[in-house]
Amino acid sequence: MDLQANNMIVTLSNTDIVKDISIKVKDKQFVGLIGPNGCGKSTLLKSIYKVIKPRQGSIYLGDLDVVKSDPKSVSRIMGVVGQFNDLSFDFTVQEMVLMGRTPHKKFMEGDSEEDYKIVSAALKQVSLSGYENRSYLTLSGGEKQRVILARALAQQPSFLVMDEPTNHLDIKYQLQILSIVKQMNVGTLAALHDLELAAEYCDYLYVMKQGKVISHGTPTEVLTSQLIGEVYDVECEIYTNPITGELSIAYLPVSMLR
Ligand SMILES: Nc1ncnc2c1ncn2[C@@H]1O[C@H](COP(=O)(O)OP(=O)(O)OP(=O)(O)O)[C@@H](O)[C@H]1O
Repeated sequence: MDLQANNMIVTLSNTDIVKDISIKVKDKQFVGLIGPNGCGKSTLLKSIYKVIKPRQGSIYLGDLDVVKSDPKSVSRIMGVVGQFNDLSFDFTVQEMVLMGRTPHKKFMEGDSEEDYKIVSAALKQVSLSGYENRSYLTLSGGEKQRVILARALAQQPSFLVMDEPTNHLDIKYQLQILSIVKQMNVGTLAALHDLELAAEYCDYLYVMKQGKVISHGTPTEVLTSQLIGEVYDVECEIYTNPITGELSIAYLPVSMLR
């Protein structure tokens, strides 16, 4: 399922945070959104998953008009892994993941055996089998993040939006989560901070700076030392890692630049 967002402007407290951005994610493509702190990545994603209403612009997921549709219709096809996952009330891990099934249910419909099977499989995928009865609020940041991904898996979405999904995760789970998402084989738009992971997992990248997209293309087209220098104000060299064959980045310490 394609996502097409056109001419998006998002205004918060009378300031344009997202300034006329258009983005396309083709069916089954993994697209990364990169850019420095505060450039507007989360704001753009929130307008796509309907937490913030854009001042201007259209968003289509397949034929569905996301801006005009009610949240339940959107949540039947769009899964979200947000940046902050804290709750005021406590739920068990199983209850949290079962919430992923809600968009598929009729009013007051209970949880079926099939729902419990889906939840159990999702928890297994994120290595949290046995955590069903644990209280969500007592989990570590990384465990919480994996529960949120399990909830998105249980939702069986056709499209996934993720805001820094590897936040709080150690390297094993960073790789695990990105691999699971890749295997889901659905269109994905993810804000990512780690540029090497973005290069490895993303098919296409959009680079944001100060509320605008300043470049887009495949990771090798986009991730040049010149662009990274311009966007993040750091010096670096790009090279091919001799072991993995992947694009790698050597950040040069300030002392080497004198
Ligand atoms: N409700 C608000 N009112 C005013 N400004 C806001 C509001 N919410 C966010 N902003 C500002 O909008 C800008 C973009 O924030 P956003 O969270 O979208 O950036 P980001 O690229 O996701 O950053 P990070 O990488 O740090 O998560 C920031 O300067 C932020 O302070």
